[in-house]
Amino acid sequence: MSAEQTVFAAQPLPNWKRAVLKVGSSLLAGTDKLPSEDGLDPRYAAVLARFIIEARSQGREVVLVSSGAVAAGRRRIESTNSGPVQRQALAALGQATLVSFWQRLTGIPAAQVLLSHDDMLNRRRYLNARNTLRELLRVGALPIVNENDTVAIDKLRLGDNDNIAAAVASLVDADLLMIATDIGGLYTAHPKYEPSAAPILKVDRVTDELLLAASGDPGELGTGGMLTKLEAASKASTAGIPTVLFCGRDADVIRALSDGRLHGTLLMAESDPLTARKQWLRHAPSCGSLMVDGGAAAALHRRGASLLPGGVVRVEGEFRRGDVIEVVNEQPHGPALARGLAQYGAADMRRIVRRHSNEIEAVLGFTFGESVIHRDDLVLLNTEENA
Ligand SMILES: Nc1ncnc2c1ncn2[C@@H]1O[C@H](COP(=O)(O)OP(=O)(O)O)[C@@H](O)[C@H]1O
Ligand SMILES: N[C@@H](CCC(=O)OP(=O)(O)O)C(=O)O
Repeated sequence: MSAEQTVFAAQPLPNWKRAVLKVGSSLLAGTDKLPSEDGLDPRYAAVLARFIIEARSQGREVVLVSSGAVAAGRRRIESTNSGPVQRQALAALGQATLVSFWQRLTGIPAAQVLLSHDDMLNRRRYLNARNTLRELLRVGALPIVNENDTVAIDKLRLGDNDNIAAAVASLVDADLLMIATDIGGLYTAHPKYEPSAAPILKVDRVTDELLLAASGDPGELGTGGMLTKLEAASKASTAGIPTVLFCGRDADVIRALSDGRLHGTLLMAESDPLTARKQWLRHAPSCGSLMVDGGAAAALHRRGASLLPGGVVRVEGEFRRGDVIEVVNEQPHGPALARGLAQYGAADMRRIVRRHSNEIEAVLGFTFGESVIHRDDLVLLNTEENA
């Protein structure tokens, strides 16, 4: 038996309610031996589609990150050259096919979402993507994310959906990142070249040593290999999200997932998502501040409440909805007592200061909710909890 065929022993799958499932080209690309009409092979995808349907029937939510557009595009047009621009064109040609392929297999209304890493770095685009994905989940659609290959291009390779999947997992506050690939999980070395390579069942932290073990070439059809999967797991871990790597070609492995058993590699999260988010809030640069009265300061401290406009006495700085801002007690005017995400931009915030929450809509003509900073987006500073 070769190293690649070693079975990954079962372990419990972390509990999850909302997962990002990433499916690589290695599972979808049709081969010459088994040509398919649209260039995509439904053999493995059908089992993954059943997993999605079953998860949803258990009240769980799945965001799918699917590669395979280049493979689908290749079937539609003769393209001999395989440089980056040709691959970008093939991805554009195959993307619609890829989405309808999944829609056909799952029977769930599929929504195409194309994202680039730049989108995640731009605060407004990030929030827009987050809102759209949340709304898609709310209405019961299946969001199908792929990298926007037309505009996103690395000098060396096209696309990296492993890292996109990690970014999406934190974007939608997922509690699990699932990466289905063509191999059982992570091995101590590239199993194709190293017969003694052994399965790694659990990773507490992605170390340089592990990255080295995973730096070998990808499979025939994939792009990033294990390296980008470990990079993705490391990012998810920082955001408080565990990652599982498993073989999407093994129907038994996928069925076991539905029963809460993992045959693959589990990469642990550094902390829970809430703690990770609060850490981020504490250190992100702030764009402005809200002066609050004693009553509001006490409510934040004692009751862990959201900040309402009635307790705000003054707005300082220029910021947009979604920016990080500080909360400062007006009396005594000391260091910031909390930080959080602004529900309203500075201009709107100035108009609702001292107003009751139920007046917001009348004053602004719209509302993003009763609070100016929601308690889930707020971290208290200088408390024992944060020491
Ligand atoms: N240490 C390792 N353990 C497991 N697989 C590895 C390792 N190093 C490199 N690989 C390669 O990574 C491949 C999976 O990545 P890739 O081909 O990009 O798949 P996908 O299309 O699913 O993203 C494996 O089939 C294997 O050839
Ligand atoms: N965006 C490209 C895939 C890029 C990619 O990350 O591929 P893979 O390593 O197979 O997940 C496509 O749809 O073909």
